[in-house]
Amino acid sequence: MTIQWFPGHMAKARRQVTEKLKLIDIVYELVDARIPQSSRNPMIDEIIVNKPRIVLLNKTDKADPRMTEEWLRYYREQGVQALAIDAQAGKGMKQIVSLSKEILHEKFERMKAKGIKKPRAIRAMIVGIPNVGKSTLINRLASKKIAKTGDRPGVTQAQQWIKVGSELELLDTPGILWPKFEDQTVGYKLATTGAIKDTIVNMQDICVYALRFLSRYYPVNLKERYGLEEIPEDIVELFDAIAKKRGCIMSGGMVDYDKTAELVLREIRTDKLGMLTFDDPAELSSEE
Ligand SMILES: Nc1nc2c(ncn2[C@@H]2O[C@H](COP(=O)(O)OP(=O)(O)OP(=O)(O)O)[C@@H](O)[C@H]2O)c(=O)[nH]1
Repeated sequence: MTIQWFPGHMAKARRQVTEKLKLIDIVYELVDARIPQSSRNPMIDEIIVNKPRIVLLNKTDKADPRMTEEWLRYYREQGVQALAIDAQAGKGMKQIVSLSKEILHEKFERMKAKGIKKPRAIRAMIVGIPNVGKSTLINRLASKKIAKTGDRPGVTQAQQWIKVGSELELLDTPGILWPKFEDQTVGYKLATTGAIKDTIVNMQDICVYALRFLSRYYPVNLKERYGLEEIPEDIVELFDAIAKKRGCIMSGGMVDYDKTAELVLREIRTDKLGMLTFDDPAELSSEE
């Protein structure tokens, strides 16, 4: 599956998630901690109705810790339940179970009051855009390898309940939702972090976006990585400076912009420029 959504695909994805909602008590909305807003489905509030939800900021090992704190504060202020996790390393797994129990405590107490002596386990499902770490989280919570994972977007395929201890059951098929494509900046952020396949985006355009962003918000990381004394304001000059430092020069001495873009994006995705976050909760109020 490539990350290319057409109205028909979106309607189908929505229908599938809506169907599964009937089976569960709580939704785990998985987002990428580097782009918590851009990696959300734009219609999530309309799709997940009348179900408690926890926003899980995943891949926190790759995100700017200061910004992750800002995001958690933002969610708290909005009255949204949120946790910072690292599904790959298994960090934050216990909190997911304990917060779910806390949120569903009243519902399960009501079940007990109705005479159900031994209430069933909490039933949960994971939803999120492609490549956000849904399968990795399922495997972590299950503490054994079940779902297929991959470093390419679009690996999740095939429904069963997976036991997470005695108190939680997870649907083995996550709900795949679409990101907000029509917004160009969102597209750039998704591409920068590797959520969109490189074959469907222009690497140079993405890199221009990423370098401008880093120049503004993470200048020290940029200078240190590429040995720059100053960051040229002109984006072509910046490309040239990085290309020269890294030998991305074609025969004849011309700068190889494709190779430079590829190198910079690969280094951003593999954390060579440090822990970076591209969405800022402070910008949300001005966008809305
Ligand atoms: N660094 C880091 N990588 C992670 C984390 N969680 C998942 N990944 C990686 O992200 C990539 C995508 O993970 P998957 O679990 O396949 O993502 P998915 O959401 O199931 O993807 P689809 O099948 O495309 O819907 C894999 O390379 C994982 O190893 C995390 O917390 N930290």
